[in-house]
Amino acid sequence: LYNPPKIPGILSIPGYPIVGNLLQVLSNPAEVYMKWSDKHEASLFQVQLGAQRMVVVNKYQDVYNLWVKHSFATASRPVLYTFHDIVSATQGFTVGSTPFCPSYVLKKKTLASNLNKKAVSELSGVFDKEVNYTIRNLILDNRELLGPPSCNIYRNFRNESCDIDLYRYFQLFALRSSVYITYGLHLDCYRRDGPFCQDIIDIEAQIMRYRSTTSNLADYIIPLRYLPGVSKYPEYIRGRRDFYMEDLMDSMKRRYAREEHPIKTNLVAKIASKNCLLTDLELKSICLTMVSAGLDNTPLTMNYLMGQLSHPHGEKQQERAFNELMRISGNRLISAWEAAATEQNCDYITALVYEALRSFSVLPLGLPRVTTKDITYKDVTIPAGTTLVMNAYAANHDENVFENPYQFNPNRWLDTNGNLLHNLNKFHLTFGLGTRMCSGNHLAMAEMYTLTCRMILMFKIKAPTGPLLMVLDPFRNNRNSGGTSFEPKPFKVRLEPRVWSGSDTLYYRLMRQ
Ligand code: HEM
Repeated sequence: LYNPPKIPGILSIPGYPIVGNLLQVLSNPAEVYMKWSDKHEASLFQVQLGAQRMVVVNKYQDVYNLWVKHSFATASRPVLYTFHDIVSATQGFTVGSTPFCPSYVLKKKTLASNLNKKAVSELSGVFDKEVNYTIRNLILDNRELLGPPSCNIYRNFRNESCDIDLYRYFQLFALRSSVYITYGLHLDCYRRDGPFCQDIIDIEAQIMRYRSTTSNLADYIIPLRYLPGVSKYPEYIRGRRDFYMEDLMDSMKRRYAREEHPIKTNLVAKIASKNCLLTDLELKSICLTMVSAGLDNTPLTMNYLMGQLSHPHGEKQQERAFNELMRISGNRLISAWEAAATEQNCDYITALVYEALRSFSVLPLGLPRVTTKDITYKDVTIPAGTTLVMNAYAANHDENVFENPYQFNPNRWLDTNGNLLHNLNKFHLTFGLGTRMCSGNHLAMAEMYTLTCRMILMFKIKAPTGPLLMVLDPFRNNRNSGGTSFEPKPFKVRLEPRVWSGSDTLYYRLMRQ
């Protein structure tokens, strides 16, 4: 029942004996922190979560100063009892959850060199195939989308049964893409490998919850760890994860053994051919990162963007996006479709994705850091070993930086000529900042860019006929308010095949693949 000492000079939010503020932040902690920040007019404050003390940073400029100007002093991650000691005991920590150490540096360098802008641009063939596969299966699954767009008989048909929940398609897209990039394996997500894929998605979602900085009570109240059965469920989850991670690696090895001249362009083969100094556990950790890191965040953000576009303001934004894509491709639908995978040259689409990332802030509290040395900031000293929490949602909605922050407005990323602005001081914080910023940001951007372009080229995204329109406020729409990421309550959209010169040809080409 350790009572961590207060950090002098930083506002401390009043709490309760032993648990501190833990019970106050069990639901939507980012929102609670934001309210405390407003109430006390303080960007920085400290909270006590059981045996842990944390400093929460809410305003954009303070996040920027601490995460960028003190980037080396904020380069580590906390070690959590449930996530690190139990769930990660066999496959190792993901790169993003490894505390700063030589092994982290080696893993990060390996991953970063394979996911930098140039490396990602070489994966355009993967995005092309994977997005086509996703949209094809979306059409096959939903009979009202079947048939060439110009002859579609359902276009004006209003029936709740035609409303579609897109989330599962985006999850399978993210999973299939990362498994292919990592192991060179194509999962048959909609048929043979369906249950296997669903298992990975479900287990990784559970594991993501163990990274929450508030909801795993045994992380903070140490005596709870000794209650019988506390570690049972996390251990069970770990066993299920071990199974599919080993199965993926074995399948890759079996394929190589079978083929006479296997094409070895996948990540594991590339790493092996470079004779890196990685241990087996470090290689496992990289594979795990690849499978798990984008599995929630990319599909959740895509899903949110589709939900935004299905609202009345989104219709205008879609039309502008479609017109821009056609303008850039000389009014040729098929060229626009192809360019969506090879070049990110439509600034309006990029702005839509940036705005979805900012407005939604899928990881509202980012991923926590631990300071590796004392930091003196605004006359106070944050001691080494302190957990720092970036309130990414609050900073992404800081009105000193983003005008009308609660409005979904892609134009904020564009100049008056419609070109992207490049002002890093005003960039969204959804990928984090500094030394431990997201290593998969180029990959995630490329995936979301291609997917957004092609969804808009193929369909008009409309409000559902039934009641399940997406609730715009992510806190009100949060199904798991104690989780690490926003998990929206299910919502639906209505997809109307878009009729344009060349749309039938495009449809047939896509369905024949
Ligand atoms: C929309 C999609 C994504 C979002 C919003 C996102 C967000 C984040 C955030 C907030 C962090 C912590 C950054 C910090 O502490 O400053 C992070 C770390 C990381 N992400 Fe992502 N991520 C996304 C997709 C991906 C993908 C597809 C990968 C692919 C492998 C990936 C790999 C990583 C890695 C390796 C780290 C750890 C970096 C480190 O600790 O050095 N992420 N991500």
